[in-house]
Amino acid sequence: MDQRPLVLALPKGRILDEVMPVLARIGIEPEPDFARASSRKLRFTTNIPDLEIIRVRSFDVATFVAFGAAELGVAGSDVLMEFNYSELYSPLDLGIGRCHISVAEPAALVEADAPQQWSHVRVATKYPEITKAYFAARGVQAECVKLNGALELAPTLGLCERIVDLVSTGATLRANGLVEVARIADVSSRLIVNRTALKTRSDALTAWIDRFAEVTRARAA
Ligand SMILES: Nc1ncnc2c1ncn2[C@@H]1O[C@H](COP(=O)(O)OP(=O)(O)OP(=O)(O)O)[C@@H](O)[C@H]1O
Ligand SMILES: O=P(O)(O)OC[C@H]1O[C@H](OP(=O)(O)OP(=O)(O)O)[C@H](O)[C@@H]1O
Repeated sequence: MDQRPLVLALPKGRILDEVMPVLARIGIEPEPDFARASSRKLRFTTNIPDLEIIRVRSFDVATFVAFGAAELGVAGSDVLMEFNYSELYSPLDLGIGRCHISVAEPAALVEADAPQQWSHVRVATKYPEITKAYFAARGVQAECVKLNGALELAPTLGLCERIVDLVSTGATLRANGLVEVARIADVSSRLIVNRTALKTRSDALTAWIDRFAEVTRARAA
């Protein structure tokens, strides 16, 4: 039976810049349109006949792979934690997109704050599931206001007192008068594979996992 080429889902944005050198070392070359900013294509052939690439939003990579629309993908562990899809196997930490997910609040609030007395907090975040689970484990009910970016504005404008967001250098927090008060988890990008595809197209997918692992080991050495 003819099978369609394997589909590798890649996130647009900052991870893409870090993942392209990994693909080059593995020997995957997307068609020229992939690098053309003017191109409106979303699905690309590669130099490998059995491999195509799709470019989607970072949160959607996990969804495309979990539902089998793509067999392989690269996604931040923040996204994987938020969705917690049972259909995803994540065999490899690629060591890119490193940051952490943290609770932050205005510097002025920190001195007066007494976390042990909280019973309810309102938090602006892109990660409502991670946030609710983190606070629930501490006996606190978190009311989450979902934002998709520029979260650091929310406390200064009175939307909420705290945010849960990604932090890397800390420059965005500092520039907006916020400080990190708790680190929820370290984050990095993972190779993800659809579990059903791993059974039905085992040889091809295992070979790709091995190639990604080889290149990741070589980069770390
Ligand atoms: N400051 C950072 N340092 C390192 N990695 C980061 C940082 N911010 C985000 N990431 C990683 O990159 C992924 C995508 O982040 P990015 O900011 O490009 O997404 P986005 O702008 O929210 O994407 P989209 O526009 O697709 O919603 C995150 O899920 C995370 O794993
Ligand atoms: O600690 P830093 O090095 O300052 O990085 C943290 C920032 O990076 C991410 O945002 P991004 O730049 O992706 O923009 P976004 O607000 O569109 O998500 C994250 O949401 C923080 O705002």
